[in-house]
Formats: sequence, structure tokens, C-alpha cells
Amino acid sequence: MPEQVDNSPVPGDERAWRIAQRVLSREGTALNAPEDATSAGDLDWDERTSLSRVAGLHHDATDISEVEYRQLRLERVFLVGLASTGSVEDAEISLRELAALAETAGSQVLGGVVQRRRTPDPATFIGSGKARELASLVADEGADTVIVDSELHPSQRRGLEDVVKVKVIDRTALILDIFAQHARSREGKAQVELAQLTYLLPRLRGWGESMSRQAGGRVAAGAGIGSRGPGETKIELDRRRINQRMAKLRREIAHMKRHRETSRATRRARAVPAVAIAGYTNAGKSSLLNRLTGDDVLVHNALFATLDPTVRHARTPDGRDYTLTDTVGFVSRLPHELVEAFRSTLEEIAEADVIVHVVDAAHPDPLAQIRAVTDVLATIPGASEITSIIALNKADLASPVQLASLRAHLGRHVVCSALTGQGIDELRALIAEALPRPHVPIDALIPFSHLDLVSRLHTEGEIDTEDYTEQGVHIVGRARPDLADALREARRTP
Ligand SMILES: Nc1nc2c(ncn2[C@@H]2O[C@H](COP(=O)(O)OP(=O)(O)OP(=O)(O)O)[C@@H](O)[C@H]2O)c(=O)[nH]1
Ligand SMILES: [Mg+2]
Repeated sequence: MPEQVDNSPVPGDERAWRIAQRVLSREGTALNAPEDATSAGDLDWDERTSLSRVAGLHHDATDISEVEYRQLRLERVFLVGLASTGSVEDAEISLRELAALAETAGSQVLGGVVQRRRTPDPATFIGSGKARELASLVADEGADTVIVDSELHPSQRRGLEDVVKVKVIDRTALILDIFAQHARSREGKAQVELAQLTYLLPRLRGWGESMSRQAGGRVAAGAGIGSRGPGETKIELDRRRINQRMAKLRREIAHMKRHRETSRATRRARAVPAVAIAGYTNAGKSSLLNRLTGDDVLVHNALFATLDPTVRHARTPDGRDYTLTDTVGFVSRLPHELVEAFRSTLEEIAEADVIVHVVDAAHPDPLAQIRAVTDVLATIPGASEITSIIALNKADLASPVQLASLRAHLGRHVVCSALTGQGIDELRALIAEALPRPHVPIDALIPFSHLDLVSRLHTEGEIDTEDYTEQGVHIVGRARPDLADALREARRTP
């Protein structure tokens, strides 16, 4: 159920109030979403984009902050990047990615500029002269939004906005928006909303000071919301309500995480090894999953097509079962709010026995993408120790020279294409080889009343010899400890 919200308008800080209200009471958030765990694969892309393209309210420039953390109704955008530490080429690659992100969010990219500057300008990010140049570019192109390829301080955003006269948003807000548009499961929605509120909170503070004076006194007396007595200001109340909401979301997420751990534990108990497919967004993770399992998970040439982990069953060429999990894609400078929010999803990767790290070999800078992924993986306890296989995907698009120079930098890898099927058998074989092997020796006569154990031995264990006798099936081979225990138990209770 959505929380009960006090809607009384308060003079002076009406805007702040209204924005907070809408975040807290908006539709389709985790807490009032239907109780299902729809996987991304079950949803058609068109349906999703049509959801995100519902005709929006027309935002005027005064409502920018709201636009930031609600769905951005971007139409015609202009991009700005800064080449400070890296090269101009790097900044350009990053800006092209920003363009793809903006398109994924549903906007039309009119153009973009990269500015070389050692450090960002504290007032306008790009410096006042450049900001004026940008203003005329924006006016010429008829853009209504500027997206900056960095995380902006709230005052920089306001400063730049004052000069360019259209709304300005940053890369973080854009990524958060895409996640908000794409999240389907309850857990995904809760995680994104938590990330958005985390992003919003310090930005609310910016305009809190002056407004609290205007609102003054008891004006905020939000009866029923843990009334804190006189002197409380509206903005503090909003902040408290947001904090309450965040606490509630955290509890929900913890609860759903326990649920997921239970199903994970069930898989573990059945000793089915797990393989996680990880990698940069748009690398072809879902396509590879489909190739490996003959499934039909959503594939789309867009960033972050997959947000919810999808688990599928697969089998090695020699008949052993394992699970394959498709995971959310990574992106350079993933907002830390999101890394935090998606930690439980990322932990799914840490639980895997093998990680298949999918790389778009045809990308202009695949090594940077690999680094972005391994950097995030390094923050998940246990993840860096897991056997990982690099799948250099989209080999059909990459030139032989490109592939050769990339391969020189990599450890265990396979060159493949989810599109043509090239290298898929090799990938299957590498996965099979990397999966943990059953190691408890078995030499058992299994009574016919326990044929289920015979079939488990076929899919989970390794069989050297199998003889059907009058008393049952005599099997020699190896199994995992839990199956070995079950076999012992079965012999005791024929
Ligand atoms: N040419 C070519 N295109 C591919 C290949 N693999 C995937 N693609 C395309 O790349 C795009 C992204 O593929 P997805 O499988 O959705 O990628 P993903 O890694 O799951 O992406 P997200 O879920 O958005 O992070 C789609 O347009 C695919 O058709 C490949 O081997 N060759
Ligand atoms: Mg995907």
C-alpha cells in the first residue's frame, strides 16, 4: 500500500513539497507494484518502451529537480563532455555511450561537444565562456535539454542551467531514469527507487535552507508523522519522510533478498552448479544466454535491456546440469547509488561457480569496458576469486586485427558470436570444464525404489559404470557430498 500522504500546500516551499510528494506517492513503485516477479524476458520490448513513452506532463524549466529523479521526458537533447584526465578520444567514446543512453531513455540526440579542461569549473562545470557558447549551440539546434557526461554538483547544475536556459541533467540522473523505466520485478523497482531517493536527498538539502526560513514555525505540523513539535520545517519533514520511505525500501529489499537466498540455497542443496553471465551493457549477454539454452530472453539493441536476473537451466555436453543467470549490465561510472542498490543482485554473481564475462569485441574500447566490469566485481566480496571465462562476443563484427590485439591482453577466453553461433560450442566446453566436478567416490547398488537417485547421478554426478541387476542399479562413479549422503541413506532404507 502506498503511504498516506498529507497534501496540504505550504506557501513558500510549495515546489519542494510538491516534488517530494510526487516521489513518495508515484505510481508503479515497488511498494504498490503487483506481487509478481516477472522476469525481463517475459516482457516484450515494445510494451516496455510504450510504458515509458506515456505522454508526459510538459515540464517547465522551474521543475527541473523533479525531472531529475522522475522519468525524464527528454525530447531533444544536446550532450556535453569534459576531457580532463583522459584523452579527447576517451571523452568522445564516453559521449557516444551517453548518446546511446539518452536514446535508450527515449530522447532524440541532436549533437554533442567535448571540452578540454583540466578541472571542472565549480560554478558552471564547463566554465562561463564555454557555457555561453553552449547556450547558442543549444538555441540553434532547438534542444530542450542538456545532458552532462559526469555527475554534477547541484550548484553546478543550477549555474549551467542559468546560462544555457534549458534544463540540465547529469549522467547519473539519466542512468537512474533508464533503470526506473526498465525495472520490472518488485525487487528491481525497490532497488531503483532507493537509488533515486538516495540521489535526491542531498539535492533537496540545497534548497532547504532558504525555504525553511520562509516556511517557518509550525507550518509543517505534519500531524501523524511522528510529530516533532514546533520549529520543524517542511523541508525537514520531507527529508524525514524520504528517510522513512528509504528505510521501508531497505526492509523490503532485505526481505526479498532473503527470499532469493532461499531459492539459491535450494539450488545449492541440489548441488546444481551456477554460472553467472556478467558484462558491460549491450555486450550480448542475453543473446548468449539464448544461444546456450535455446531460450528466448529479451534481446534489444539498447542499454540496460536486462535489469532483473533471469535464471535458466542448461546442460553440459556430457550431460551435467547447471544454471545460467543473466544479470544487469555494467556501465562506466555506474552511479554509486545504483551499485549500492543492486548489491544484492550483484551478490548473485558472487555466489556463482563460474562467471562468463561477455565482452563486445567490436566496441572501440573493449578493454575499458572490461575494466569497468572488473572494477565493480572487485567490490563484491568473493567475486574476484571465481573462475571467469571471457567471451569475446560479436566476433562477426570485429576485424581480425581488432580481435588479435584484444586477445593478447586476456587470460582464459573464447572468441564467439551469439549471432552466427561461432565459438558457442567452444564456450560450452569451457564452461563444462570450469564447472566444479563431483568428487565423492560412489560404488553403490541403488534399489529400484530409488530410481530418482539414479537419474540425479546422471545429471549431477559422473558415472563410470552402470549395471542393472535384480536388486537394483549398480553404479560406480563420483557425486557431490549431498548426493553421496542421499545414496547412503537410500541403501539403509531400501
Ligand atoms: N552482430 C552481432 N550482434 C550481436 C551479437 N550478440 C548480440 N548482438 C546484438 O547486440 C545487441 C545487444 O544484445 P543483448 O543480448 O540484449 O545484450 P545484453 O548484454 O543482454 O544487454 P543489456 O541487457 O542491455 O545489458 C542486440 O541488438 C543483439 O542482437 C553478436 O554476436 N553479433
Ligand atoms: Mg540483456
